[in-house]
Amino acid sequence: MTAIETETFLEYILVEHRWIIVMVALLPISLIWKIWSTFRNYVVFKLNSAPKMHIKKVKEVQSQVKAWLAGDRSTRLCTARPGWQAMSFRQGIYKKTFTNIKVNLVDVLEVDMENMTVRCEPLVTMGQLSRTLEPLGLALAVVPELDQLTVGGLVMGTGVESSSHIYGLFQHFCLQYELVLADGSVVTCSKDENPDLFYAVPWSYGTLGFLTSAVIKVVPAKKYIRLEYRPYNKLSELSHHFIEESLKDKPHEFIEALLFTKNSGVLMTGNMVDKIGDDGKFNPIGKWYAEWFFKQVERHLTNNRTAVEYIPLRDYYHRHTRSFFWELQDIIPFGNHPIFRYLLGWLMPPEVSLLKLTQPEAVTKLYDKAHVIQDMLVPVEHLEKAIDVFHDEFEVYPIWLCPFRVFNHPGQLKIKTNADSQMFVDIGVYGVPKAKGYETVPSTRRIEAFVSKHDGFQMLYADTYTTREEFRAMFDHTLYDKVRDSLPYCKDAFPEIYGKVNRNVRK
Ligand SMILES: Cc1cc2nc3c(=O)[nH]c(=O)nc-3n(C[C@H](O)[C@H](O)[C@H](O)COP(=O)(O)OP(=O)(O)OC[C@H]3O[C@@H](n4cnc5c(N)ncnc54)[C@H](O)[C@@H]3O)c2cc1C
Ligand SMILES: NC(=O)C1=CN([C@@H]2O[C@H](COP(=O)(O)OP(=O)(O)OC[C@H]3O[C@@H](n4cnc5c(N)ncnc54)[C@H](OP(=O)(O)O)[C@@H]3O)[C@@H](O)[C@H]2O)C=CC1
Ligand SMILES: CC(C)=CCC[C@@H](C)[C@H]1CC[C@@]2(C)C3=C(CC[C@]12C)[C@@]1(C)CC[C@H](O)C(C)(C)[C@@H]1CC3
Repeated sequence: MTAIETETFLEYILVEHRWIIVMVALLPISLIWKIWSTFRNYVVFKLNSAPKMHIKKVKEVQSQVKAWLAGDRSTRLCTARPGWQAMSFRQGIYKKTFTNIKVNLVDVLEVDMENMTVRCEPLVTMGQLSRTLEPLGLALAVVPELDQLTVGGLVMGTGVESSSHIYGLFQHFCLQYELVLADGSVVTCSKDENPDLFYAVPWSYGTLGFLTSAVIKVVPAKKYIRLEYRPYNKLSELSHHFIEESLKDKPHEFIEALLFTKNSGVLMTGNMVDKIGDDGKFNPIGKWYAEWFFKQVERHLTNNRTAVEYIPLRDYYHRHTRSFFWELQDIIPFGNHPIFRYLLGWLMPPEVSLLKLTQPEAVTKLYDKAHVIQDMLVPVEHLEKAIDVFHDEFEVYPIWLCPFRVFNHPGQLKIKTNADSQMFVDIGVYGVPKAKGYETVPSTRRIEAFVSKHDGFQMLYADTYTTREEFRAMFDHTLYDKVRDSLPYCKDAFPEIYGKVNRNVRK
């Protein structure tokens, strides 16, 4: 074999049979990595961690910003967290050219049982937080499902889950932020103190300052979720019941739906309970041998009857983690086979950071060309129409549907109504498009235009192909521009949001 033939063969294996690499190399390395990172995290945690040290650690962030201020300011600033560690889909090339500010703040600072709040540093992960809160009988009002998501990323970006129809997005149950600004000062903001800054921070993607802590609302938690599965074979019916459940005065605590074809899907409604009732079976979906959750949901569609299950709380919160929704089936096609699950299920899922770190160029190109990862947020009344358009442009199933409330607050997410809030639906499309004539950029641009026209928004952890003007029409920049104008050195230190999330910058 010549060198070129070997390279082509390797590329073929990497692209067509990624599972071989994942099985032979990544899963064992993931295991070693998990052991190592648990140890490393423990050491880093012990060295860096002490809630009392918070002020000192914030001063370290300040001194890095002040050092930049004292220099020629020819570069801009971003956090030093490498792209491969982050959950955002693309690695921003700006990490290589901007001055990287280390924000090594990893602690849960305080749980206030009286005011039902928790104060966290930005690198606290959802896994760490749910583990801290569970023994206290508490949970975040909304728990974004992937463990590695951080408070910093969710505040500066956004977070949504199946209780968001009650509590809203991550920004809506954060009560206070502490930030280091471009002039090196520390400020706190809330709805009563520096309100302009407070409302401009969410969706600002680190372009106003560095978050050093956030006060977040918590709610009482119970041991199990009683989950009811309701299958439908007509989109109009599913859509009708989904909207009806979301808009109820006293809705279920959790609402989510999975569409398996354009006309069939399962609506799931859940509530926290302390005891397992006798109207359904106990299903610990988090066990290593358990079938992937979306496959279990699909079976309720095949059975075509309503069913009830009792699921341990943490298993429910992480129900989509073990299969990365349904993304893992493209990487390990037999990952849900019973033999695999019983023998090796405990190794799953492979570490996202390792997958990202070892992703060959050929796979990146394949994902660019023939894979959709998008969450589009549209007012819930347009659900049926949106599914029609998504079907024509992408034809990717399953589709994730999750209702969420947007409160009428100032900021980038401006709703076009005078009411207190408006109900939206997150339409999550992850997979290989089967629609005829699919082409990544034109098809996604048509979807973006549909979303904009219907007063919706695009989640920005994935790619946006909008122009700057279209982006500014989707996200209201009035308050954001005002805040950037008023903060000293802000425009020198940080690009605009578009400059960070736009496809060409985030290559
Ligand atoms: C710098 C740093 C230092 C840290 N130091 C510490 C420390 O010293 N002590 C500490 O306690 N934490 C620490 N943490 C937090 C901790 O390492 C992370 O929270 C951890 O990576 C994830 O915790 P986990 O609860 O998901 O772990 P696990 O429960 O072991 O989860 C492992 C995997 O299984 C999945 N999973 C878990 N439960 C379920 C379920 N029920 N159903 C389906 N899937 C499930 C998860 O998604 C995850 O992929 C630190 C974090 C950082 C960033
Ligand atoms: N269920 C859900 O809601 C899900 C949400 N997501 C998305 O994933 C992203 C979160 O992933 P995660 O890995 O936690 O975050 P990332 O590291 O991807 O960070 C996301 C953005 O937040 C900025 N940021 C993070 N921490 C700070 C800080 N302390 N100060 C200033 N800016 C900061 C980053 O800036 P910089 O570029 O400078 O590093 C970056 O622009 C969010 O965009 C979220 O919407 C993904 C999956 C599911
Ligand atoms: C709002 C909600 C619920 C969003 C869910 C988004 C998930 C489906 C996304 C977040 C991270 C994500 C982009 C990821 C991937 C799939 C889709 C994920 C899991 C994968 C695993 C696809 C395969 C890729 O080679 C690679 C490993 C880089 C990524 C990693 C991140």
